[in-house]
Amino acid sequence: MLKKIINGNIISLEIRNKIKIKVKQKIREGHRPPGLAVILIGNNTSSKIYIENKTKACQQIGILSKNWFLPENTSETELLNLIKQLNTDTSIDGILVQLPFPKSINPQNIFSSIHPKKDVDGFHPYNIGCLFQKTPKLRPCTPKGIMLLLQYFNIHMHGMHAVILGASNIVGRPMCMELLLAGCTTTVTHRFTKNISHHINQADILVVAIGQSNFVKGEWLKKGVIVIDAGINQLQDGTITGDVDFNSALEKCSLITPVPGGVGPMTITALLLNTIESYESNVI
Ligand SMILES: Nc1nc(=O)c2c([nH]1)NC[C@@H]1CN(c3ccc(C(=O)N[C@@H](CCC(=O)O)C(=O)O)cc3)C=[N+]21
Repeated sequence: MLKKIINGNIISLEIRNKIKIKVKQKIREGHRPPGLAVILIGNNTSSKIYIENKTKACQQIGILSKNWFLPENTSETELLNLIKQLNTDTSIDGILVQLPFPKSINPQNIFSSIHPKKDVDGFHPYNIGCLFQKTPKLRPCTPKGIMLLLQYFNIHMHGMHAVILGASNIVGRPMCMELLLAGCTTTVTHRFTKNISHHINQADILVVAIGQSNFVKGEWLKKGVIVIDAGINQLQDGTITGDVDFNSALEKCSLITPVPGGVGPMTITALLLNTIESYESNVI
């Protein structure tokens, strides 16, 4: 049973160790270290946890990470000015502005202002456009991390029916494109979808990113499905759960990602890979 459960921490570690060796080699050759700028606006507690995880991961592999903690009342202009400065900062290869933003700031304006070559989130319209045209450059981190997991298990995706729950900018829609380009037939469900369990039951690969604790029940699943849980919900007592009812899904699936320890660490690994990709293409 245990071999069904994907360990995102272990797979991440393998990939991060390879990046670490690469960075060491670059430093030995006399290059500067890669640099990642992370900006957080406001006081979101879970954002702080993610940023801590990112900072730790960067330290472990030799990426210099610089964090900016801006107050909740930061204006769009102030944020745009900081990004402008970081766009031309030659020690910075990647810029990540942590979501969610305060209401007064329009995320699209912010993501469009980041230089596409430093857009390690892969949210700039240029990078999204490249992904759509099958000439990907920097790719959104969670979908990229999930593709790394599927590749790790040598999943032959051609002709598989991939069902994606949730159509967000950061997970659902780019995930659909990744799976489509990998040869899957794709279905994306969203808040207006009718008879969602019917769609779920068609899935050979199911990716869930809706932000509702334990929403997907094992009884809805087709036997042998690969279940990828990109949800992360914090319950009242502090427990972290995914969007999939793990125990009932485990009975039906051939592979499943747990929460925590599944998609989360892979998202960070994809961010590190994107930062190295920028580092190698931008400067050195
Ligand atoms: N511009 C932007 N880019 C993002 O990629 C982005 C964002 N904003 N805002 C928030 C979401 C969420 N996200 C996660 C990253 C790591 C874990 C992670 O490390 N999870 C661990 C630990 C979970 C825990 O203990 O809380 C795990 O699942 O095992 C989770 C979630 C990135 N996001």
